[in-house]
Order: sequence, then structure tokens, then C-alpha cells
Amino acid sequence: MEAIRVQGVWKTYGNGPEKESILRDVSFALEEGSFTALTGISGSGKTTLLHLLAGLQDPEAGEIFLLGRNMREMIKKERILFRRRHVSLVLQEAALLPNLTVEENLALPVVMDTGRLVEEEKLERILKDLALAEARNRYPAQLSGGERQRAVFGRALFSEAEILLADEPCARLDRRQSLETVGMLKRCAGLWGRTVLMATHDLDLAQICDRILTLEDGQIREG
Ligand SMILES: Nc1ncnc2c1ncn2[C@@H]1O[C@H](COP(=O)(O)OP(=O)(O)OP(=O)(O)O)[C@@H](O)[C@H]1O
Repeated sequence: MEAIRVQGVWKTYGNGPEKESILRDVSFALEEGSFTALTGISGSGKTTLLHLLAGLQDPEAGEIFLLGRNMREMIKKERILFRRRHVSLVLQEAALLPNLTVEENLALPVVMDTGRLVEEEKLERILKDLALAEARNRYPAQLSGGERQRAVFGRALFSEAEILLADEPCARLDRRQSLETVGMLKRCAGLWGRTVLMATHDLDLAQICDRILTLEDGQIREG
């Protein structure tokens, strides 16, 4: 099944002569469980596209289907709740709460949101799969950049959102950490059956993914 379908999407910024269409009739689909890189030069619209998928912005034209549901056909409240449950925008490491340990950072948002008790078994598995078991009781300031990035991803996995959108997750990591992190994200996404779209300007990192989509002149192309 398709996790994401984008059909004829347009996004324009500015007014009058300043008006510029960043996305022009963009269409593509991502299969469930796939790990895709979204590449393109700076300013090509990668972040804009992720924000449209996450619902932080709306397209002027076109349709966005998530898990088979057309976002345009939902009323606003329903759309917000749907995205909150099914889509996670994996932000940078800074998004971790500094006064909480790794395991608290992973589990607390879900516990607070749903009122459910922490599912210990699931927590253990995620900590293990992301090589964070030893770091579970440490605070974000006591982690390496790679560990922090994995913890942010772990939180998204714990949330059960089927769709993970990551914007330059390795921006602050060095080469070795970046390659390791993306390799781990890919394995984890596969193990946990999540659909991941990762924006990156780094072509070496993109090569690790199952598929590469490139934004160029407002259009998307394969490879
Ligand atoms: N809110 C906004 N208002 C006006 N222009 C915007 C806005 N957001 C983005 N832009 C412009 O749209 C273009 C695409 O920006 P976007 O951030 O999506 O690109 P990107 O591919 O993610 O770039 P980078 O790799 O540098 O992060 C840029 O030219 C940017 O200046």
C-alpha cells in the first residue's frame, strides 16, 4: 500500500512580481515501509515539501494522500488529529527535553498524550535497536551528537506514527556519525515497518536509502 501520495502539488511564496512557485505540479508516491531520500540544492523546496506533508503549511493546489486518506477531504480538526497520530516530523537533536533522560524523552510524550502506561517491552526494544541501551539514563547534554539524533528518532518510533519525515537529520554530525546514523535509521525503519522520507543535500547519505527523489526547478525526478 502507498503511505504517501502527492498529486499535482503547487506551492508559491510571495506576492506580485516577487511571487515564486517553489513546487510546480509535484507528484510522487511512497510505498509503505520504504526509506527515501529527498535531495536537491539549497532552496529547492525540500523543507517546504516536508512541511506540506506534515501539515505545517498548505499547498495552493494539488492533493496529498496519507495512508490512503485525502487530506483535503477531512475537516481541519480531523486533519490535525490524523497527522498527530500518523505523521512524525523528526526534528533535530535540539528537540530533546534537556531535563529528561533518554528513556523519559522517548516515552513521556506518548504517555502524556495518551495517558497510557509506558510499554516497557517496546521501550527496551527501541533502546536496543538504536544502540541506546547504555545511554538510557543519561541526559541529552551527556550524549554524543549521533546518540542524540538516534534518541530523537527513537521517540518517533515510540510514537507509532507510520510516517516519519526527517529534515537534514545529520546536519550537525560528522561524516562517520552521519553514515552510521542513516544506516541505523534505515535498518530501524525496516524493522519497525515505518515509511521514512529524509531531506538531505548529501548525496552519499542519499545513496544509503532505498530510493532517491530529487527536487529541481520545482519538479521532482527519480534518482
Ligand atoms: N515562508 C516563506 N516565505 C517566503 N519564501 C520562503 C518561505 N519559506 C521558504 N521560502 C523560500 O522557498 C525556497 C525553498 O525553501 P526550502 O526551505 O523549502 O528549501 P530547501 O531545499 O529545504 O533548502 P535548504 O537545503 O537550504 O534547507 C527558498 O528560496 C526559500 O527562500
